[in-house]
Amino acid sequence: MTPKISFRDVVKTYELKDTTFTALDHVSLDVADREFLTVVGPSGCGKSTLLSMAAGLLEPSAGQVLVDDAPVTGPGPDRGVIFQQYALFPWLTVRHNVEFGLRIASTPAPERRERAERAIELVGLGDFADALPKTLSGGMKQRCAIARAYAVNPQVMLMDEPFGALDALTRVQLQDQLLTTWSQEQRTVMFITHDVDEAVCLASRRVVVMAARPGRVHAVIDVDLPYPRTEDVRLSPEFTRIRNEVWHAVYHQNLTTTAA
Ligand SMILES: Nc1ncnc2c1ncn2[C@@H]1O[C@H](COP(=O)(O)OP(=O)(O)OP(=O)(O)O)[C@@H](O)[C@H]1O
Repeated sequence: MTPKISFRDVVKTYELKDTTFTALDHVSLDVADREFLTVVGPSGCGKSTLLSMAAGLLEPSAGQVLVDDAPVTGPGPDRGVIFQQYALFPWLTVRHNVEFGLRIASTPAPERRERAERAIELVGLGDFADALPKTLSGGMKQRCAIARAYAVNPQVMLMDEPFGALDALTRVQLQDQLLTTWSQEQRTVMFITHDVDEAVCLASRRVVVMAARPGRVHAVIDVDLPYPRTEDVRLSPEFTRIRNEVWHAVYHQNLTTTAA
């Protein structure tokens, strides 16, 4: 089956003052249709660079990034992008922030309202649709940013540390909600995080562990955990086993490389 997203031998270099810096070094990776793929790795290993290429915000220096077998040439409504920063318009209400992407896509007003309403309900912000961002907590702002991406109904969600700035409890709540939505809508998700537990809990089949200097895929670790990913699953011996494997691959990269 054709992968939804395909990174083929991708290289990204930056020309610095007197040297060429390799941010990504021959990365090949396929994300299957409807997969929820998580990516972890140390700071600077190129996670955001990889995601930005799938989003069409950055071009590879060599190699190819394909979505549905077609080279990515720029951003598109088939791919929703969510960053750690909420990036909401402070002067617009939740509803108008969520409708914004649909306005740009010239979606007719009644459909726009209906889709925004649905996305807002989906992320649990129904009671705050007319609130301004400054009156919302960090978690609620991030829910709003997620609703805005959902409203456009992209087939692919590209999420770069979306819960990174949130407290542990809000983070777990948003993880649960994201998994529920994913199970209902079955989008393809590529999700970057620094948090090993988050990576394991959210991954449908695999966690990709990257290494730095140069940025590359270090290990791909299989995840075969049942749904729903309840507290029992998060506390199960199998979860702990996978978590330890990912942890080891992230934090003892030199040892695992030597051992391999
Ligand atoms: N415009 C640029 N010019 C030069 N180097 C860059 C540029 N953008 C990114 N880099 C370098 O490329 C490498 C990968 O950056 P990237 O942001 O993708 O890493 P990351 O894994 O997402 O890091 P973090 O987890 O800290 O967000 C880093 O070493 C970074 O300094």
